[in-house]
Order: sequence, then C-alpha cells, then structure tokens
Amino acid sequence: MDHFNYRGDTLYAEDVPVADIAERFGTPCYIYSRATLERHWHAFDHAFRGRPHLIGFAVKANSNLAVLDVLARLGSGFDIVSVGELERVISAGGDPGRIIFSGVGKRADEIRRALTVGIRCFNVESEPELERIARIAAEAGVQAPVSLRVNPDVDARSHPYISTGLRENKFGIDIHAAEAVYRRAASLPQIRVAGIDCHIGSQLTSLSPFLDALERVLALADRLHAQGIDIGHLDLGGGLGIRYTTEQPPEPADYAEALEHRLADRPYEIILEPGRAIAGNAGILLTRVEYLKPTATHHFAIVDAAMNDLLRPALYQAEQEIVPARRDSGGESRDWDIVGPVCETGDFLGKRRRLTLAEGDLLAIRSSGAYGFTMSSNYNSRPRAAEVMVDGERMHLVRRRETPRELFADEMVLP
Ligand SMILES: Cc1ncc(COP(=O)(O)O)c(C=O)c1O
Ligand SMILES: N[C@@H](CCCC[NH3+])C(=O)O
Repeated sequence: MDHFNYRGDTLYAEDVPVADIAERFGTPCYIYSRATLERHWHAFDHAFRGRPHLIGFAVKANSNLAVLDVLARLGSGFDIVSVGELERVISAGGDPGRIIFSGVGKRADEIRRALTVGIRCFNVESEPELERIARIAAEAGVQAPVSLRVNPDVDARSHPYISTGLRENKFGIDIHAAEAVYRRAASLPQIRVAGIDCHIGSQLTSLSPFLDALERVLALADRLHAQGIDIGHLDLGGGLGIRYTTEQPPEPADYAEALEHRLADRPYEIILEPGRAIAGNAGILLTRVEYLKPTATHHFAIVDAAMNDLLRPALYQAEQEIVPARRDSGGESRDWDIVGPVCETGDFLGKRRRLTLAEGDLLAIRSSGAYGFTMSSNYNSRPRAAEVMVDGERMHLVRRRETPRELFADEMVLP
C-alpha cells in the first residue's frame, strides 16, 4: 500500500498532483510520501508490540535527512554501515542509543566515533574486527556492546535467491565458528556480549528462509547459554520484500506472527533492520519524456532520468512499474523501451512497457524509495536529482538538484 494513486486520470502523491511537483522543482525528481513511510514503520512496530523490540531502519535504503527525521520522530532505531550514515542519523535527530552498526569493513575512526556517541550495538562480522573494537574501546576507557553477525548458511537450493546468508558470501561469521568467537568476546573486559545478529538477504518474498535462519540462531543461543554466555537480543536483520510488480511478500504482521510462533516464551528482545519494506514503496522517481525515437526494431522513449539516478534496472535487471502522470495524454500506444541519456547500452529504466506516450509526458517509476537516490551517481557529470517529500497537501524540497558546476567545485588542476 502506498500513497501514490490516481484520482481520475491524474497521478497524485498523497494530495498533490505529481505534475505540480515537476512544474515547481523540475525533473528528474524523487518524491517521497511521509504518510507511507510512517505507515510502514508503524506496521513493523505494531507487529512486535508483544515483546521488547527495536525497529532499526536500514539507512542505506534511503538516507535523506527528511526521511530519517520522519522516522526518528516516531522513535525509530537505525541500522548503519558507515560513519557517513552515523553522522546523518545524528544530524536528523536520531537517538545514538538506537543505532546498530553493521558492515564487514568498519575502519578504526568509524569505530571510535560510534563509541564516542554511544551506539546501541556493533554487529561484528569477523574476529579481527572484534579485536579491533576491543582495542579501541580500551583506549577510550569504555565497554563496547556487540553482537556477532553469524552466517547461518541457509540452504541455497531451497532458496536460491538469497545471497548474503550463504557460507561462500563475505558476510558474517560462520555459525559453526561463532561459539569460539563468542567465548573470546566474553573473555574481553572491553566487550559486552549483547546479542546475536544475522541478515540473510534482501527482497525475500517468503518466510521460510527467515524461519530457517531463526532456528539456527536459536540453537546457537542455547549452546551459548550452556556455556554461561547469555544474550539479550536477537537481531534478525532486514530483508522483507516488497511488491514491485506481481510479488506477494508477507506483511510485517505475518512475519512477526511466524517469528513469535518459533520464539514462544523465550524472552529475547527482537531487533530488525528493514530498509526496503519501509522506504521502497514510499517513493517514486518522476521523469519527463525528452524524445520518442522509433527504430527498425524498438520504440525508444528517451527520458531525462537515467541509470545514474536509478541503478536497479541496469544493475539487477530489476523491474519496477512505470506509469504516466496523466493517463489521457493522447500519444502513441506502443511497447516502449524507457531509456535515459547516459552513454551505456545498459542505461534503461524499463523494457517493452505498454504505454501511451507523447514528447513532454511525465512518467513515474514506482517503488523507487529504497536503493534509488542512495545508489545514484554523477556518471556522465549528471547532477543528482532533486528530492521532494509530500506531506498531505504540502510539498517540501528536501534536497535540491545539484548544479553542473558544483560537481567539480572541489577539483584542482596542477600548479
Ligand atoms: C546488514 C543489513 N541489514 C539490513 C539490510 C536492509 O535490507 P532490506 O532493505 O532488504 O530490508 C541490509 C541490506 O540487505 C543489510 O545488508
Ligand atoms: N541495493 C539492492 C539491495 C542490496 C541490499 C543491501 N544489503 C537493491 O536495490 O535491491
């Protein structure tokens, strides 16, 4: 469910026609819906109301300050993977005590800064990282709260699309090696063992892989308990999928119910790190048709957004719905390839989409609120798009479009 719907033939973002946003702020332009963000966050929070929990939005999905601020005001936690994301969360008013620090390559300066602001927990992905955190905590005279991110090696044959929770992936600590690392962690005075973490992949549309992973994590918790190591929380990562086209992912309530069934009366606090499920369908990318270009084999609609604005189609052959801002534009109805101006054959946003198009039409690429702007670049010296947040009848510019000259303002030539 989102707040980008047609009234008659006109596409609205909440109560604002998207064409008004294009008129005011230009294209390409990301548009986010505050109401959708809030609804999705509340769906998670409400689903786990029966036990202590922390919903930690994965900042990599959408790190715009206005988005983080909206979530911070709800009391959200945040899952970060760099000091850059840490500074954003703090700047947006997020509570450092609700920040979880994930990622395989934490630098010493990043660890130091996280200890200084007092984050909730480090998700440790290797033994050398544990030793580094202990050393830096000792220098700072503090104790570092940690979970080990375990790699549960969820069976690839039954769930072939999962790519982070397999033994051959770079992520996490092999679940069979984790016990020894936990014993080491428990022996270090600068380390406080807080929980167990796992994250098995993204855009999961069925619950069974999550439940397989939970089963293995619970078995580990039991083995640790037998050795006198008791943990307070289970962090089950992010990964719940969304509907891009025809997928039918479980709702947060279904997810919570299935987890609760397995957890029964175990008292663990549950931490989750959803990114896509909160932000994905809370955003669209608005773009304008520059040219219609029929060739011998294809009908190309060349639009002003490109792979540098939205990388997912080029990188993953991801399919996202593309819809017109007005359904009655009176152009040509054909199967169009929606492509951008970047000099790469892989620069497409959608292929063979049945649309009625004329030059100058506005198109919305749906489900662009997660891994959209955050994965954008300046390739071809293209300024990154503006970002707008809609709140009821109001539209707010939350990041202005870059200017071509500021892209090279920090560059220097030889003396
Ligand atoms: C450690 C970690 N946590 C959370 C997420 C967020 O995932 P998603 O956006 O699929 O919920 C990711 C990305 O897959 C991740 O790597
Ligand atoms: N960026 C990816 C997901 C990666 C998740 C990050 N761990 C996407 O757009 O689908």
